[in-house]
Amino acid sequence: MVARVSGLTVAAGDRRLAGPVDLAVADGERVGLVGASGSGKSLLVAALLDELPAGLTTTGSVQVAGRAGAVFQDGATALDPLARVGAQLTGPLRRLRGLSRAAAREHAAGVLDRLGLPPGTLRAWPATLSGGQRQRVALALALAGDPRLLVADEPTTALDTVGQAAVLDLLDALAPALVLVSHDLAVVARLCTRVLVLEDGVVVEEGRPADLLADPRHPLTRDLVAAARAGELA
Ligand SMILES: Nc1ncnc2c1ncn2[C@@H]1O[C@H](COP(=O)(O)OP(=O)(O)OP(=O)(O)O)[C@@H](O)[C@H]1O
Repeated sequence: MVARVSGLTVAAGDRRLAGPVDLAVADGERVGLVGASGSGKSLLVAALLDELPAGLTTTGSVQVAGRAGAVFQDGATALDPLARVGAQLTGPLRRLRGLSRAAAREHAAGVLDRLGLPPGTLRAWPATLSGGQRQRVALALALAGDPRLLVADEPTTALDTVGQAAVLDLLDALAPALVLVSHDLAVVARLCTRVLVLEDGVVVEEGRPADLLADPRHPLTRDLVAAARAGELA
């Protein structure tokens, strides 16, 4: 198991914000988390990354084997606007993998190539990249630490349809294990093998995407299926 969340609750003082939630992610698995705004998706992601905001209290346990890498909605937030892409990628490659400067640069060029970015990207400043390119660089950065788990929170929400499909395919190709968060069931259905539907911080339905799409049981899942189908028609 790459990650195991058991009986996790997150609270702000007396107010329960999320949970209790159980979640287990196996090696190679792609798990989707869907739910409306405020359903607790981001808190669960923060708990997996051990980055819950100070002041919140938790019960239960979160275990992640090895490192977890993260990709968020806006790749720009992960990038330093004042450093070229190459320097940002080689830093963690040298620090976390112990590579020499030259080896780190070669590795970074290889990763960018796999992400469909030209070698010149190493010398580029983040501001000169498109949203889709920045998201790919953010993915390269998340992978630099050789994570056992990749957590992607609305990674394609800011992209157009073509960009969305490309980034989702890359996540699927490169993530060792993946927790993919979206408000859009169609997005997680594209690559996840298992989907958890969250409402008010708890899992109200769980299943294979094809089953949820064909036979949603919970009213929220039905709404998400209707929204996914409407999106397909648009
Ligand atoms: N640091 C915090 N302090 C107090 N309440 C918080 C904090 N962070 C989140 N919340 C509350 O916890 C609940 C779950 O928030 P969370 O951000 O996890 O939802 P979400 O499903 O990710 O929503 P969205 O899709 O809008 O990002 C919300 O009611 C939110 O207002």
